[in-house]
Amino acid sequence: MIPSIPKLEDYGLSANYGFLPEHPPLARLENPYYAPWETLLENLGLLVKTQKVREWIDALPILTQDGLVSEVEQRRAYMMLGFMAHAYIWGGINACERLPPAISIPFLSLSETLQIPPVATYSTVCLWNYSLRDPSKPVDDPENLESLLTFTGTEDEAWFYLISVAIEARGAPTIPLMLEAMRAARDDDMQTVKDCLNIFSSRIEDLTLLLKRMHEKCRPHVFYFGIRPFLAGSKRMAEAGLPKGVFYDTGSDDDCYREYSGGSNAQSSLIQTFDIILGIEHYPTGQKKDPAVSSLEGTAPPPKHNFIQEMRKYMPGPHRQFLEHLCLVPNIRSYTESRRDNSELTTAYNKCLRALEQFRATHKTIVARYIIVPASRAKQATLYPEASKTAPIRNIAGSMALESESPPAGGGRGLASNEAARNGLKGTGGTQLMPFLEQSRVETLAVAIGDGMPTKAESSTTPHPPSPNGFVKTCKVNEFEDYTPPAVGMAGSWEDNNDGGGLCSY
Ligand code: HEM
Ligand SMILES: N[C@@H](CC(=O)c1ccccc1NC=O)C(=O)O
Repeated sequence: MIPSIPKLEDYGLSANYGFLPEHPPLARLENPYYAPWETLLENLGLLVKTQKVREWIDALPILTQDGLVSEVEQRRAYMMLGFMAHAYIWGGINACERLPPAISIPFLSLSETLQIPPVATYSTVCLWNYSLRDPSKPVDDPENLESLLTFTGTEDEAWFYLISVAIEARGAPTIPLMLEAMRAARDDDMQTVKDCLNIFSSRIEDLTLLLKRMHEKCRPHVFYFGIRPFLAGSKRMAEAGLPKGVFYDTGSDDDCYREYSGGSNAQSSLIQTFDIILGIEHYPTGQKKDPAVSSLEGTAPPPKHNFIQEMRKYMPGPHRQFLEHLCLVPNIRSYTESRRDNSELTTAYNKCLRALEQFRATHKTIVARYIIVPASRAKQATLYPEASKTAPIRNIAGSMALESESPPAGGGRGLASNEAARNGLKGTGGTQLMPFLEQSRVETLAVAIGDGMPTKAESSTTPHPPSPNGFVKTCKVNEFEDYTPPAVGMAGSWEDNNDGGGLCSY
């Protein structure tokens, strides 16, 4: 029997907001029992900057989740604990490998309740961490959003998270749209499939436009030295100071070191939904699809245990289960393949692949600018300190490089430390980032059908209907064709955003 198409409501998903909650997240736990957490978090930026955060957390009472009466409150508590945990681990000169019982006890139990690991995930910093400036205005406008919590209190950090929130909101209507396409494919209603694909490709182009707005309010050196170190996890983080991971101290004999990946947008269910619907397959980095092992025609490929699949473990349980269900349904690629003689259909399908590939190419350019360039500058400054034009500021944990564009003295901490950079730049998820991202981009085009692949120039689109959450725009991705990062000094040439893993090889 062909598996049913998943219903959004069975997985707590919203037709308008997708993986974002139906209503903006709770901004505060009103029960006074949780006041010690709320008070600490109101002052998080200052506590981190003055290196007092561990002291304050050590003085917290041990609270349990028993006073949380709804899932909305549980999510708020989970994200508060994620911020406190990472501020505790990374908020000093050196990483701290033990989390005290006041964090570990409620964090471990909430993680079980919400079926999501006890670490700062994409849900912590993005999905469950925003409010609307004007509730009557749309969620897909980052100017209308605010982050509830940040480590640094900077606009850069909020903007970094809010671009993702806006992307989730603007991408959300494509989920019911493409479920409809899957239904139409089942009925061999080709016109509907084509119509859906045409809207889908222009929507993906909208997301690329939003991604390109990252630079408006998030400065690369602030991100790399000031924000990113707090997002790191405990897996493969030996060079950053956590050789065994993190010890979650609950006072029990069963306590142990645990290793988790840090927050990453790879934990966003939205982009993974796109991959599944379009039949895009990801393989472990450095590995290509084995032609001898062909996946069953018409069904999703067997799990390849690439980092992208691994990241599903870091999604809220119902979101992960939605993806698992979606994988069982015949995807749009298998339908297009079965009707490959229809060039309108293959063109519409390939256009979606091109749009998603362009999204990933833009993303690579951003990663080069926000990670590779600052890392390279820090390394240069350490090797040739006298050649550095401006005097580097002191390496004050938590406020590093927020005031100066110069790398902090001695590089930075944690993920921004020279030690970490020397052993190969890693994503907060622990990936060897550029080869991984390049492969992911290439895999997006690899499933194209026939020779109808539009060139980059042909892939810009015409106006499309307004979204239910307010965004009306004529999209033309290529109007940003000259989108290149600003001058980067000693970092070499970044103009070609498709230049692959070579960026990493210094
Ligand atoms: C300054 C901004 C950003 C930086 C520096 C950045 C960096 C990275 C890095 C290093 C990875 C590799 C995985 C890891 O180890 O974590 C990654 C993966 C990923 N990022 Fe970003 N990212 C940024 C913004 C975004 C935004 C706004 C999105 C919006 C959707 C996004 C989407 C993704 C996706 C989907 C992946 C998984 C790989 C893929 O599917 O191709 N990133 N990112
Ligand atoms: N993987 C990225 C971090 C990252 O993209 C991220 C981390 C936590 C929450 C959201 C993220 N992405 C964009 O908003 C890095 O290595 O810097």
